[in-house]
Amino acid sequence: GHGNSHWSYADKAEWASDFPHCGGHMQSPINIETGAALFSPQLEPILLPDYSLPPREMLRLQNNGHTVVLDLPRNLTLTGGGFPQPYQAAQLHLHWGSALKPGSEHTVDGHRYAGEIHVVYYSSHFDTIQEAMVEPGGLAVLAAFLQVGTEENEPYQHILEHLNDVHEEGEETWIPAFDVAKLLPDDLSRYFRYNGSLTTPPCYQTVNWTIFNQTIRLSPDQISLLEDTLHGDEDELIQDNFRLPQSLQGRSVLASFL
Ligand SMILES: NS(=O)(=O)c1c(F)c(F)c(SCCc2ccc(C(=O)O)cc2)c(F)c1NC1CCCCCCC1
Ligand SMILES: [Zn+2]
Repeated sequence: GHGNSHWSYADKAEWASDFPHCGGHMQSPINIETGAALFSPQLEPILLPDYSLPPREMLRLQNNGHTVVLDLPRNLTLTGGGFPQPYQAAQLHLHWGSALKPGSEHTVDGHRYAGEIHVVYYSSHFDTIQEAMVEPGGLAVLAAFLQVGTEENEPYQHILEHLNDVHEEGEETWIPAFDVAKLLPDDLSRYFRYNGSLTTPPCYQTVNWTIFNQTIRLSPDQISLLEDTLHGDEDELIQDNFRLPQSLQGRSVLASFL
């Protein structure tokens, strides 16, 4: 049942028995086969208007035992992107691997990236994410891949420099607000699009996924900080917090570019 049966990435084979949607036919993540993606000209650029926030505004950063979550102000809006209506921001979180192996959730032509950021929104048709997350199209997640580069990524430091303050499960801290759009790629016009689910129990099949073609580069130290700081259950390091690719089961992946 929802919530009362604790889950972990170690027992992802059991998710479907405790959370029925996890055994559904529109699950996420998926492997994106670029050669099979259908070009769709109606997929216009994603628009993230007015994301600069005053630094006196504080945002809550928390370690929920599975990832690090930054709560976002509801008035940050997602429009464009061929969406039928605007979406309101809820939270962002990250997925990563370990020093031994990468940890993105989606893969591209079988390639797994070092990590993945998810910015979670809910349809403006609803007042709360709880109402939205059980309705098809109720959620939209913007995803981008994290790669190891050479330079330090300054926008990501706004989060990474506070990871130590939330290294234990359940800990939270407040960080000065910043322009979270800077955590996403510059090019918001080239992306893949498909209908899927939350990649964690309860796996509701209500997510409109957007995966940007352009990747984000973090320095090796930044990736290591992400992989080696946060602890979850039984004080174990949170690593490899990604679900394996799920079958498309007849779904098409669209592309906003040729
Ligand atoms: N990739 S994803 O978007 O499916 C996703 C994950 F993969 C995630 F792993 C997570 S964190 C694990 C799920 C969870 C745990 C605790 C709480 C809480 O204390 O409120 C909330 C959620 C996580 F939070 C999310 N996103 C959440 C899914 C939970 C329900 C809706 C809330 C926003 C989206
Ligand atoms: Zn996620």
